[in-house]
Amino acid sequence: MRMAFMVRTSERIAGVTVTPVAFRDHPLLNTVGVHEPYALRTIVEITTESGVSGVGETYGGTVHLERLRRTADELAGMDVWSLNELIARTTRALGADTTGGDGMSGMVTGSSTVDRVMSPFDVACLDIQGKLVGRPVSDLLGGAVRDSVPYSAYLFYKWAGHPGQEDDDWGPALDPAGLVEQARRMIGTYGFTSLKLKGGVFPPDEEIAAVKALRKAFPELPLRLDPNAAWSTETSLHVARELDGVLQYLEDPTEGIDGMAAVARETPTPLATNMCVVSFDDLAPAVAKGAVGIVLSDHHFWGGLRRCGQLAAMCETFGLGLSMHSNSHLGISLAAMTHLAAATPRLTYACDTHWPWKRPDEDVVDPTPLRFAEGRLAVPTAPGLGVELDRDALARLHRQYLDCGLRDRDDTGYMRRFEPSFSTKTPRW
Ligand SMILES: O=C([O-])C(=O)C[C@H](O)[C@@H](O)C(=O)[O-]
Ligand SMILES: [Mg+2]
Repeated sequence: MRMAFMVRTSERIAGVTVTPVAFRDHPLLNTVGVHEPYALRTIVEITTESGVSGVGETYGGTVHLERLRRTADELAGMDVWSLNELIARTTRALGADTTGGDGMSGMVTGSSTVDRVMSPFDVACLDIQGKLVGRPVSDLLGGAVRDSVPYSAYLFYKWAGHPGQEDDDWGPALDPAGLVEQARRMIGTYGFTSLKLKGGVFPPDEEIAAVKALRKAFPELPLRLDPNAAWSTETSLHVARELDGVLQYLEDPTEGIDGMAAVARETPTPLATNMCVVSFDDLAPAVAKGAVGIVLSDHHFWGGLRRCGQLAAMCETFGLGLSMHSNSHLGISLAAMTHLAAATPRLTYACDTHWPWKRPDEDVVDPTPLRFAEGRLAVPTAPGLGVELDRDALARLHRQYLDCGLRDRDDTGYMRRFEPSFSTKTPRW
């Protein structure tokens, strides 16, 4: 019997639009300062010659935006099925321009520029591929191994509101009681079953007290603390000792692979990172030195969804755990993160997400498919990412970008407007 195979013709890129947007953010504190009133993102939309379109989302700083535009020009005519070519075209577009512009306020500085720039295009091509074959992106990544993805509550110390503005509806969280209240609201709204506290804001003993208060209030929930490398080796070990048996993992207590290795040698608490292992080049030295137990992947700086699959394979090879990092983001990123997490067997920790800090009425997609239940997000099953670009909303958030005046994330500069002597020396404690 003869079998008939249908050979699919190529699907070439006809156009790419790159649109910077801004959405309102809360005054969330971290070790380098405080979030400004708006978070910046860039939305890319790829359209093929046959009129199918797909979307991706990434950082919004000026250097990155200019690189995205340059790369977008280079993509005309590329087949959306040729993702290996995306690396070559991005590399060509960037030329020697490969340093700086990470857009993360100095907290993740060593990631690969090519990986960061190609990521939203990789996501948009996968969105198109999924639409073409009528399958969700998770299927293109090997198939979902879970129907829903667990996320953790991302707790922040915060001011009551942006200075000069009314208090926001979250109110202040500047002590253990405030954080417990914040956690209660997040759990009440989303059902999260693990908690992460962004630390590095107050002296370590205050943050230890906060974690202990969270442990007392939520005895069953895994807890994580992330000071973004604000501590010396000694301080990190002091915190690890005080919280021995309390933390699921301690995230980036101190700076660099050598610093993390020095801490890891002396504590049984697992160490996680999204700061000292941020690119493929970091893996070999981190493994050789035993610096980390868990890598927090992030498709925005690891080169997109397929490259994160490669990272997962390496973590498996070297016995490292895998979790997921998040910055402030919109619904396209949440959908992409969810497909990736669903299709990554090794990703067994609840993922980070800033989602609760975004106002529900601000997004570039209809967030209906992105509903949390019991701290989990059901993996979208519609073709592609499963979210559709709302062009009116995109125009509104682009207008907000033009009007807000912010062009680069600057948590430190914003903090210094209110505390001129604010210092970012490392280690801070
Ligand atoms: O896990 C992390 O290190 C982060 O999420 C970094 C972010 O930049 C976070 O600290 C923030 O937005 O303030
Ligand atoms: Mg972190």
